[in-house]
Amino acid sequence: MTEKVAVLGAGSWGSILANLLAENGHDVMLWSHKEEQVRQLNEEHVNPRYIKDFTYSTALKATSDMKSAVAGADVVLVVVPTKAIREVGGRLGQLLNELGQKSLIVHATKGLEQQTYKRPSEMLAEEIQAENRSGIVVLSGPSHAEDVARRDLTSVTAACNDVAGAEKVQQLFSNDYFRVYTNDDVIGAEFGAALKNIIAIGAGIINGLGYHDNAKAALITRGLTEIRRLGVAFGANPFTFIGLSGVGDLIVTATSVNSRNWRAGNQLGQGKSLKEVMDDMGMVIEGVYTTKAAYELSRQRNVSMPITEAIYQVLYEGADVKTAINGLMQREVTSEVE
Ligand SMILES: NC(=O)C1=CN([C@@H]2O[C@H](COP(=O)(O)OP(=O)(O)OC[C@H]3O[C@@H](n4cnc5c(N)ncnc54)[C@H](O)[C@@H]3O)[C@@H](O)[C@H]2O)C=CC1
Ligand SMILES: O=C(CO)COP(=O)(O)O
Repeated sequence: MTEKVAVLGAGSWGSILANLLAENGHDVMLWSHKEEQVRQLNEEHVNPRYIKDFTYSTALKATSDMKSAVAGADVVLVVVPTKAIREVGGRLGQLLNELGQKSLIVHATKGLEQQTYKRPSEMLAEEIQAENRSGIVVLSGPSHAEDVARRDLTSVTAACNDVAGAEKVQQLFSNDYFRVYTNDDVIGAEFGAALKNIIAIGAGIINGLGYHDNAKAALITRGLTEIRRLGVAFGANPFTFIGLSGVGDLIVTATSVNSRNWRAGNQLGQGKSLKEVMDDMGMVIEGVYTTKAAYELSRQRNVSMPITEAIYQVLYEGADVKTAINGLMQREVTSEVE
């Protein structure tokens, strides 16, 4: 069945998900706050700042008018960086209210809000009144936009408290190269998504310093332990962390040159400053912000996250990366299972 879908956010991921939905036969309107990007998408079917050498479907339409994108949409997919969720979600909430409309809200954002430590679905629930949303679904998993653009085989999770919402998203997105599973653990899906970016920065650092496979495997495995600990402290199902939105996303992000978080870490490991790395990337590096939120949260909740703490010290306290790694390796030895 053809659905009317609004996609808010036209960066790497929003534009490629919008393209996938258009190719799946849905009536898709992609909203961007940048006029030039809208022009390029509508007239030349390109989005060169984000996904190079890719031609978007001619069925995909873009607009800079959020109201016209959202009006009549059965589904609204929000794909902006975490720091823009309040602003975009707030405008969306107002518009849905003005339009007297109820839509299924989906988001694909991976992070935690600074200071409040809220997950994206919590922010959206606060910004959009209950009568204007039929559910909030998290779309997450190992899915670099670059791979989806070239139709590489991809599997992700649609997580929603209400299985009907997750199943609707499963139907909407699934095709022969993009397979969606459902899950009812929204907390686990969002913690997995946000926290893997911290470990991906760590994996990049290790690569940049010249360490090899053993070091990467150790970091990923012990990183997953930290992710699970914090998620479970907030009520997540521990099994979610061995699924696509947990270890799946951790593997892809912590091992791929497509990952902005991994690339940022790699450049830090090679000796660049955080400022240089962030200025050069031109796209969001969510893990930089999530490291701060997760570090503060782990202290507040008394959850042991030594890798996150070491990365926090490197990013925010100017610690030397090699000293931070030595500190991690020389901590008092402990049991693996706790
Ligand atoms: N790129 C990828 O492969 C994937 C990204 N994600 C997640 O999706 C989210 C978005 O990431 P990307 O698309 O990669 O980021 P990006 O940096 O490529 O693009 C972000 C987009 O959001 C727009 N934006 C920023 N602030 C805005 C605001 N206040 N109002 C309106 N638009 C605003 C930017 O103009 C840009 O178009 C992140 O949380 C990321 O972790 C999730 C899965 C895959
Ligand atoms: O979440 C992602 C892939 O699943 C994208 O990761 P990066 O933001 O590090 O590119």
